[in-house]
Amino acid sequence: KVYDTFRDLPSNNYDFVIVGGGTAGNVVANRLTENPNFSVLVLEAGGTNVNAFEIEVPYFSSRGVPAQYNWNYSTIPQNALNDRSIPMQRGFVLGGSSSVNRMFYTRGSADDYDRFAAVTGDEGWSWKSVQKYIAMNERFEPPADRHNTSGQFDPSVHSFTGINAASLPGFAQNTDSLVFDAVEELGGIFQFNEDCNSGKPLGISWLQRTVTTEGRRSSSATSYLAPEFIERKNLDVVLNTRVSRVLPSRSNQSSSGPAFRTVEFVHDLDGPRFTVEASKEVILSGGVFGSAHILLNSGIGNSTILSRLGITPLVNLPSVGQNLTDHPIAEIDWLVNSTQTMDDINRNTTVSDEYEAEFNETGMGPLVDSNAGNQIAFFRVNESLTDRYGDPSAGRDSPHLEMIPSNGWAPGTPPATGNYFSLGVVLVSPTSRGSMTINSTNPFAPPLIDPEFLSSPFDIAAMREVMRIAFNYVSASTWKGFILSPSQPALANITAASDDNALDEYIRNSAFSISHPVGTVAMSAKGADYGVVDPDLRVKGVEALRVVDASVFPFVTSAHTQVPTYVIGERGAELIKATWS
Ligand SMILES: Cc1cc2nc3c(=O)[nH]c(=O)nc-3n(C[C@H](O)[C@H](O)[C@H](O)COP(=O)(O)OP(=O)(O)OC[C@H]3O[C@@H](n4cnc5c(N)ncnc54)[C@H](O)[C@@H]3O)c2cc1C
Repeated sequence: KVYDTFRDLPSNNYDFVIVGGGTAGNVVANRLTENPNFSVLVLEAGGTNVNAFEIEVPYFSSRGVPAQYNWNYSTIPQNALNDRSIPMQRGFVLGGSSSVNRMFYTRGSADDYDRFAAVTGDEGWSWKSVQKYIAMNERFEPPADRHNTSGQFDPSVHSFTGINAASLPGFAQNTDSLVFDAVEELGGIFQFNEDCNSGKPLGISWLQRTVTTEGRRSSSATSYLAPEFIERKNLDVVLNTRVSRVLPSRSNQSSSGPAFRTVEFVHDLDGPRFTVEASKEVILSGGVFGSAHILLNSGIGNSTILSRLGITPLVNLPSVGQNLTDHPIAEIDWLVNSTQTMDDINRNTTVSDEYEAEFNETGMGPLVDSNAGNQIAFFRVNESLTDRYGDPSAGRDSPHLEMIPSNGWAPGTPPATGNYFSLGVVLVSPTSRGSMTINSTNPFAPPLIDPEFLSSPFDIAAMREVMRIAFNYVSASTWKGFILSPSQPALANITAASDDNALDEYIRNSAFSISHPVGTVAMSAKGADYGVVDPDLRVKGVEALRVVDASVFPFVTSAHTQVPTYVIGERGAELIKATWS
């Protein structure tokens, strides 16, 4: 059951305590409680204080980012992107980021997982091995508008029996045919790919999203904690519960290091601290910032830095908080000769109210998808770039770059007038690495997060290249008469032929986080002198403590990160079950 306060819990005895009822945490909670002999408590910092409409509608709704999602931790970027403030968003609500994300369903490349296996020395993370977890997660459903999807995806690479719904676009955009016509006209790197989730994502595909056939968001809260699961007698979830630290237990010391079975938490940041002890294990699923933060508060991290701060170091793991990796995105918008764009949803309440009514009544209409884009494209950089800087991708079939077409201004609120077409351009194989740390003994003080975007020569060169790809793409004659002119003065003089300085200026002034941060509690091989968790997701040098969420990625996948996080959740749960069965 879900409880609002810890005081209402029927028991204080649990085998497993999971910190964070987010994307991965809820997977672990679900899978562990399949065994009726295991009891599980989930401590979630957020609530469910979003009304049904807002949790189900697109992130880019007329309401912008709903305030009650309570984005946590604004960052303090240092020197990145011309000092522009870059909020690192994440869900702070049951379901975590899966409750607020843009619902893109992308697995990444086969090479991404094979690299996970290679760096951890664990074949269980390879593409071949994770197919099982992808299938356990995914339930592919017909799109909300029930259109004929033949040729729009490859059924042979999908599962129709998993827990989390995925589907093709449920509302046709009038740019759909133009997007593919331009691909056909241009050829070369612009190739149709029937399914970007086959392990080979290069080319342009129909976008899949974590949305049900009724046009509703499928988050880890709506799927893995669906009524038939949350009613299990051995599963309790308590909301509004912020975990501050894990504490070493006095008992159960073993040769593998101190055991951290006790979890300290509060209901009220200024109120008393409580503790609960897991009889078997504690699982941190607080996300890329939450989990690393709790480890540092607990004295697990760089001992020198923690001592300097006044925190007693208990386990020296200097990699905690390092290796932060994220995808930078820049948006390019053009004015178009059309009134059939999605811009009015974001600026005209009469229109958005109409769509909302349609959505509530029929589960159809423009609000079934998370944004105005129905396609997704992945590219490699030109070989001259990899010759010069080395190849940071996971392999020859892995992209460095992504382009997201949109029938409307993206992201957020468009100018008061005009209709737009947008291309989001993304670097998905970055070489820059950021970090997060703490500078306070107060466990609730925000951490310091430095994404270090575009801090390597490869990254800025690759962003220039994807900008040029975007300008080449809209130069196809298909777009003549539709695309009129760039929307902003900053883009007025930019073309594919622009020099590096002009492109750099635009990129550095406009790029921001696409919200795919990973890697602060990275996996590494057993015995490696870097990394935070072993390939079985146990914190190195510690007993009874694992981390299961996006923080354990050793590299960011060359795709949006929720599906890989679900894979981490499914395999993490299986590893825990195997230990205790
Ligand atoms: C705005 C946005 C858009 C995105 N769009 C996409 C997309 O379209 N497609 C895609 O694939 N990926 C997308 N992502 C990324 C993807 O959603 C995340 O990578 C993934 O959901 C992360 O899962 P997680 O389990 O690591 O963390 P989360 O799902 O964020 O879960 C962490 C949970 O822990 C809780 N928590 C944190 N600290 C504590 C604490 N101290 N005590 C108790 N609980 C705590 C949080 O409240 C949260 O519920 C997006 C992310 C965001 C934020």
